[in-house]
Amino acid sequence: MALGLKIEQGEFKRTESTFRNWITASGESDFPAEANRYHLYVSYACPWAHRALIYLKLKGLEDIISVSVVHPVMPEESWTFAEDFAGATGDTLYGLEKLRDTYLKADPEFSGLVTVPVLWDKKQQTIVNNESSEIIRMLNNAFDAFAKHDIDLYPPHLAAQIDEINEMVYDKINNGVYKTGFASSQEIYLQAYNELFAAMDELEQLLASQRYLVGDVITEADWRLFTTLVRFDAVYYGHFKTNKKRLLDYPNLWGYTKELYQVAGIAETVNMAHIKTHYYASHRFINPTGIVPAGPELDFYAPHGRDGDYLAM
Ligand SMILES: N[C@@H](CCC(=O)N[C@@H](CS)C(=O)NCC(=O)O)C(=O)O
Repeated sequence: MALGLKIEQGEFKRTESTFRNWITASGESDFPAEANRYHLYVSYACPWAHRALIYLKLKGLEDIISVSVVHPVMPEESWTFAEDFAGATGDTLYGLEKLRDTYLKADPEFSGLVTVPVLWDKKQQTIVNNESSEIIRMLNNAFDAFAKHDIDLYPPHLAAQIDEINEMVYDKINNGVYKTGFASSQEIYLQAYNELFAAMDELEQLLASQRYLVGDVITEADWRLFTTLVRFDAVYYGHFKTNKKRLLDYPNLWGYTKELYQVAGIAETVNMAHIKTHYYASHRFINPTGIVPAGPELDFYAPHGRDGDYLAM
């Protein structure tokens, strides 16, 4: 199977990212933070790339780091720069046709998995990093000299707690929906499904007594959870068969998702047309007709019921 997905004995395994360089605030590294030097290749559909877009907005880095958006439909050989879909920008740097060409420009020998997001260095014409968890850490603190908003989503005193919750959220929820959806044995599907909903139940409980995942401030952990929750009812519930409950059936998680959605700038990072089209039209082994469901109708702007001013921007 293409799609860069590894399915071993019915079980989905996510491949390790390949480029792992680090941008630093000071000029000592090969990749110092500079205005207009770096570029992000993203898909609006992808929950991992979505993290990076959220950070650009929250930090106010849109004028410092440019962005190209791939076409939502991902063919077997991976993402393309086709522009025949609203919001797909093409490759605004080099006019290449496919994201694989970008990887080959960085490394002509590259034969691995082509994924978004990609953080690109325009100066050295190479990939800095293609691992979203690392890209958002760099966006959080390497560009503070240029960021419009003074906000730290990974403050040192909360780092250990954030790491701990991230681990659970990554395994059971972010990647858990994929493990459920790409399972090709009933037993493996059921195991991932049960683990996913046990974790959802646990977080529903947690959010009954505290506003955010590590207490009363929004952190990296919340944004990492958000990108999965915002796709849950529109895509995962149907396409990935994560249908024990909808997000709407969890009052705390649903209120929390709406609250995060309503944070300034975030709604602009959520493109439901790209999200739905990507999953339903790309994974033909799950959805052979490629029909994209019209519903559900979700109102992320409805009152969230989780009061207070917390993120003054
Ligand atoms: N570990 C990576 C995962 C990124 C990832 O899996 N992206 C998916 C899209 S959601 C992708 O580009 N897949 C390409 C493929 O499967 O061929 C990260 O978090 O950055």
